[in-house]
Amino acid sequence: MELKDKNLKELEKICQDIRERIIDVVSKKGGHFSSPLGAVELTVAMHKVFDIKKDPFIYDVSHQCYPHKLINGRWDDFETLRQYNGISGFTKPNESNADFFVAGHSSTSISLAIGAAKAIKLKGEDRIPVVMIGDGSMTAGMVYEALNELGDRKYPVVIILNDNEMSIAKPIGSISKYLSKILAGKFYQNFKDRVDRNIIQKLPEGATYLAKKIEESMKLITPGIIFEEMGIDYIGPIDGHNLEEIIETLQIAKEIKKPVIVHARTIKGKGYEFAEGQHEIWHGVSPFDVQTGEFAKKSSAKAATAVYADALLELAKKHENIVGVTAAMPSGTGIDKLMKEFPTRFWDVAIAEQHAVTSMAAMAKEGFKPFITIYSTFLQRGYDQIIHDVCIMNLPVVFAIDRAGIVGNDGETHQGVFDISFLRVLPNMILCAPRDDKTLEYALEFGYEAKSPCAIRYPRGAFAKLNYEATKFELGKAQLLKEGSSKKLFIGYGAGVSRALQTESLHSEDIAVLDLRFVKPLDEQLLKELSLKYEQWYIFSDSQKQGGVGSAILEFLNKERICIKVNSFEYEDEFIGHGDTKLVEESLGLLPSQLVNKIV
Ligand SMILES: Cc1ncc(C[n+]2csc(CCOP(=O)(O)OP(=O)(O)O)c2C)c(N)n1
Ligand SMILES: CC(=O)[C@@H](O)[C@H](O)COP(=O)(O)O
Ligand SMILES: [Mg+2]
Repeated sequence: MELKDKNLKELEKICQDIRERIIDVVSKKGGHFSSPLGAVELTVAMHKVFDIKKDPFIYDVSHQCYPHKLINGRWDDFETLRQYNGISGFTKPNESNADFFVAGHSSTSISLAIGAAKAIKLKGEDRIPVVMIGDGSMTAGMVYEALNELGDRKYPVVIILNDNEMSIAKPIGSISKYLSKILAGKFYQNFKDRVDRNIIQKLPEGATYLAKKIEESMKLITPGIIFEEMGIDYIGPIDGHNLEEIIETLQIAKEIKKPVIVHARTIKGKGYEFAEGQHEIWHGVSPFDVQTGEFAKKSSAKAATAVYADALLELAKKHENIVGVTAAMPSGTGIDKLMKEFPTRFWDVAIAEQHAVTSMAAMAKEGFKPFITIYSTFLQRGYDQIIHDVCIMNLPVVFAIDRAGIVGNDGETHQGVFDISFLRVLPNMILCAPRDDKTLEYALEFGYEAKSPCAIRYPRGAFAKLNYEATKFELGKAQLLKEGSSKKLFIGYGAGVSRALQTESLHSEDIAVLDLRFVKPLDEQLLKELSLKYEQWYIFSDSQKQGGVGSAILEFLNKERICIKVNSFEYEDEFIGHGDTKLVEESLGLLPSQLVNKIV
């Protein structure tokens, strides 16, 4: 869709069409909802002012990129949003040249823009990176690392700060309070009545045309704003739903040829009444009825997250030294429940996984028992902190790793597949996983008592219901669920246990099933005994094959010089795409009905 030659009226109509399309498709397919709705005018204005054919358009997290996709060739394909084999919910260069980078984790955009700006300068090209970043994403450290360089080196980069005063939940921290103060201030309300003539002195020489335009439209560049102190021009706040105002401001920002932040106030969910404002539930949605705003009935099975939160709550009532954090995912991790019950012991620290890990390490040093609850994919951000601040100190923190395994429609940026591989190599780390609700409770009890860092992983959604008696966790002890008359042994880890059991039930032979429970330390004694009876082992775990559960077993067998044939049904050496979890697993040949044919 070419927007350059469209007039304001036409652009406003395009905004309306985009909104309708988002509401229509997301209400049927689910997806991110209130963020893209709030970014429609900003995105259309970006396309009017900048040149998508040459300028890098960089969306932070990129969950707000649906208007961009609709403008750039995916109007029809939008029906397939986040579906298996359909278009991604995030920007993806192999889907379109208009998508500069893959994104899904927050706060990478300004670094990307600086890298692009350096490349543009070295190549001597006339292009300018433009960023859209939300207020919630302004809390992460990466942003300040990037601004630190940008303010000093002054690459021409335009940063649109899309401020809806919301992260997924209410935003946390002083930066967020500061931004809200600017938005709420007199300055914003009186925007149309004030002119700051300082701006004219700030403009590059000969920019008289620009100065005139600025005076006309009464845009302001304000001194005293934190970004200005850092060496980055600041324009705003502007109304992020007023197309005319945004276009004029972006034009100015583009001409300045310096780093500039355009602070736009937006309403999350704009254009769909039920979602407008600060409503967490409309951030990411399952299908819903457009007329009533009611969501389709969800499965009644209790999600592992909820089992975790309830169990941790009970544990926290018993033990006053339990504390915990979430990094901007209070409802996603269930920590909101604990924050409510124990507001002085559980914290949302905003998008700040690195800080979450290190600050809790210090609490452990002080004798507290931190439960650091982070999705597997976002824990990747805190890796150095896990090594440097937790494992070297051998501090007894618990990493409660939610969304382990395939997460479904978010796809490759969010799959929780690497945690075992990246944690297993760390000295002092204990790794265990429950197979169902009851064992999750026991795993938490174990984690509480553990004297070293302990990672407990559990999946998105609900565990399968299993009819095997749950026993308490003991360090490095596996549980043999059933003996078998064949020479085969199935070894399950976490949610892999139910997959092993289902596969066994479909197989003609009577096969032994082991719930490994600990991938570190392994139950070496039991594994040795089992090697005498069973000579073909099969590994079931929702994790990367390289460095995963099968690797741990093979390392052990090799160390003991035990000769066993091992097949691992973990994930191969490739990134796993998006779609309904079952369809994705089917595409990987990992459904029990498929696995049974691989057991020969
Ligand atoms: C490193 C990282 N941690 C957590 C998340 C989860 N997450 C996705 S969007 C989001 C909120 C972002 O807020 P903001 O940037 O203001 O965008 P909005 O949704 O308000 O448009 C969070 C916490 C993430 N994507 N990346
Ligand atoms: C964009 C992002 O990172 C989050 O919105 C994420 O999609 C949430 O995932 P869950 O739906 O599993 O909580
Ligand atoms: Mg926001």
